[in-house]
Amino acid sequence: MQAARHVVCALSGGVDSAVAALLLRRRGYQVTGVFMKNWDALDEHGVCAADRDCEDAYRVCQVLDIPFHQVSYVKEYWNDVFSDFLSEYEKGRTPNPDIVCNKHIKFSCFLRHAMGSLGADAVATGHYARTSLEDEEVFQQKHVKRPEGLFQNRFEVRNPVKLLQAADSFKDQTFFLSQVSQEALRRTIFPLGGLTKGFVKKIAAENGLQHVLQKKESMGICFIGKRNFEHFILQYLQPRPGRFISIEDNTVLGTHQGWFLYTLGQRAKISGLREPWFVVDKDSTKGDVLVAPRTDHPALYRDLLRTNRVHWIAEEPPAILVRDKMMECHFRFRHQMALVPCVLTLNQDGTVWVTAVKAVRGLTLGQFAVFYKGDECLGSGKILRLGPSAYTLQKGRSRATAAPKGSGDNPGDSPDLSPTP
Ligand SMILES: Nc1ncnc2c1ncn2[C@@H]1O[C@H](COP(=O)(O)OP(=O)(O)OP(=O)(O)O)[C@@H](O)[C@H]1O
Repeated sequence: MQAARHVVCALSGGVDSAVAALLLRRRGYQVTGVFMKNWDALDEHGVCAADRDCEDAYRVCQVLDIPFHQVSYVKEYWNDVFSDFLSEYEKGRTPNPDIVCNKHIKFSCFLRHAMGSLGADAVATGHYARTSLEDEEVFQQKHVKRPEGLFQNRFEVRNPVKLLQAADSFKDQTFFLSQVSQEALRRTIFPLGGLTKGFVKKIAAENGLQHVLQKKESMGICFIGKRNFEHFILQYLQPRPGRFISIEDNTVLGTHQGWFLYTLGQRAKISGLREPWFVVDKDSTKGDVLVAPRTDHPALYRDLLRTNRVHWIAEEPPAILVRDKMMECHFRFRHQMALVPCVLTLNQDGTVWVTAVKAVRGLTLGQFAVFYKGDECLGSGKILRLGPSAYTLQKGRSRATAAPKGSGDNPGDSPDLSPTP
């Protein structure tokens, strides 16, 4: 008789991974729970949130009667996730540490530990996502030899595993998994991929997992928690005072502590002003933040962006994109936002231009544009350039019709929002 398959499940101390481990047990697998400690500072109440979560993960293992392990990736998280987070903010971008954490910590450090030290046949997480592999196909991957040599032969990844959206489209977390490697996905089971959150909670309630049910859903960036973002980030980055400037007439409306505190699209909170103003751009040389007076101001809308080299889940761009250099698909740049129809144009260097069929609000440098074709998450690229806003285009058009040929810019013109290198 074949020995039970060994699955190592990442347990966060939350309800989703607890139920994932329970379902794996029900499938007859030998399950081990592992808690990762990635951040060990105290939270806003002076409590180490990671210790509390670890305790909850341990209790899940007790209820399920499975072994429990704890690993620390505090150093790796700092080097690979948090340092990148800070340096992106310093560049005026808005990073997504959850995507970077999945790539470098959960689906790299943890995966290696589980497969190597713990002898797993597969790993599992409580993410709401699916892949195109059945469990048995995942177990067989353990015995597939990796291609040798420095460069992997492009034809060696035959029949790549697909990353598919979860059945519960509201909970779908493929956005956060869009930078995960093919090799990791081939070894991963997502037991919750076909379930709704409501059903997962019901399973937890019926199986003695009340202690994780009562916990609040994890929201936002884990190491910041409910703390004020400005206070948090100013512990790590030097203040860089600058001005808030109206994009409409260049008037100075106030001052701020650092342009890295602001993300395109967010409300600016300018002291002394009652009306809401929204961040539409940042001037990297002067440190100024440009703002517009309405939440639907055309300066907030763009239909063009360029990414860095795209990480394709299949390791290769889709064949149709390679052939035609263009492809229709959908994208989103924030978790849970509606998918936006777009056209991708593939560049020689593996980067893409993304043209949305309609201008979208709040496109931001540093965020990931995540691509979808039907149910399939194709991969993602970090947004490194933005096209001109609808406002800049409107102004350009009216100038072209009004001004005599050859007239230059005047001081009242809006700042240049055209793509920057
Ligand atoms: N500290 C951790 N240790 C081990 N696994 C973790 C940890 N944090 C997250 N995970 C894994 O990643 C999955 C997704 O994490 P996320 O932070 O998005 O939590 P979630 O969707 O609220 O899930 P959960 O309810 O399990 O906390 C979790 O279900 C779990 O498998």
